[in-house]
Amino acid sequence: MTDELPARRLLLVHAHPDDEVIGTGATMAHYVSAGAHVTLVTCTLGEEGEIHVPELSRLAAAEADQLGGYRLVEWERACAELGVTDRRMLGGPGRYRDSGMMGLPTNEHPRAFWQADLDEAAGHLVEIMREIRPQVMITYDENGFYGHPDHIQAHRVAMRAAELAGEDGPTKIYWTAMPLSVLLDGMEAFRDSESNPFADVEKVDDLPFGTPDDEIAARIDGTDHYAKKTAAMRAHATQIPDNSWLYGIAGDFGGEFMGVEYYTLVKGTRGPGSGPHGWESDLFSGLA
Ligand SMILES: CC(=O)N[C@H]1[C@@H](O[C@@H]2[C@H](O)[C@H](O)[C@@H](O)[C@H](O)[C@H]2O)O[C@H](CO)[C@@H](O)[C@@H]1O
Ligand SMILES: [Zn+2]
Repeated sequence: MTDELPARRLLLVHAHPDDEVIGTGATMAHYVSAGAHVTLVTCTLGEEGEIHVPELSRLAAAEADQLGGYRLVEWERACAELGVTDRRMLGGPGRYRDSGMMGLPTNEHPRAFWQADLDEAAGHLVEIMREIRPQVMITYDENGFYGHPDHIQAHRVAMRAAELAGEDGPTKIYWTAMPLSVLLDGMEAFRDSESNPFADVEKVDDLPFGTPDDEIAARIDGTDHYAKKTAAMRAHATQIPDNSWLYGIAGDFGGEFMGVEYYTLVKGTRGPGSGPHGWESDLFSGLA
């Protein structure tokens, strides 16, 4: 199949519907616009999520338990806003269930992604790698960026699949990251804001994420696409309420905070970069 695909192929592995936009939406839109083939694999339907749309509250897991199906539609709409047409649920929609936050009884659900057999789950992803043969893969770090069990499991499954796929696996692997300098700027910028996401944060080290700037490998500038990113966020209305700080960031700071996304490189050779830390501006740089 790869003979019919564009030369550049990017695979992203995320845990829930909405993660793809929040962490990598600008990157996805950027590469779709640049003619690359972007494949999104999401591992669960997000059945255990909150519901910020009051009239949909009865879809919740504890009531009609229909949120997963609804978030599948939100996910499709968000991908359409980003221009992403190759989107897959790991093992097919409904194979793995949202495990809920760490330590909750939902972690023990028989279909909880947190309970998944690693090689079985990775096997589903290997099939996609053999079909697409992506040069680049994006997923989370070993803490799942912020410690959610499904994010940690998505990391484990993605890295295991890349190992099992051998030559069909990605040549470069990136993990989503947020530079400490950007977090510090955000804490300062939001200090007097009404919807301050850092209100309860005394110092940046109190956050479950943040990477020293000199450990960041790539800064992807998708500011030309941040309107698509905010439109895709609006598609995830059950998860991202209209008064979310994410919109505040977009409103007050335009594309800089929402349109720029950062990554560490954990497999492959860093290509040419710029700035004090030699950050790449293209995830495919350095590839033959
Ligand atoms: C961005 C992300 O991974 N969201 C997950 C997360 O959502 C959190 C959860 O609902 C928590 O109860 C809230 O306090 C928190 O604000 C939310 O970000 O976990 C959900 C359940 O596993 C998941 O569905 C959602 O996609
Ligand atoms: Zn998530």
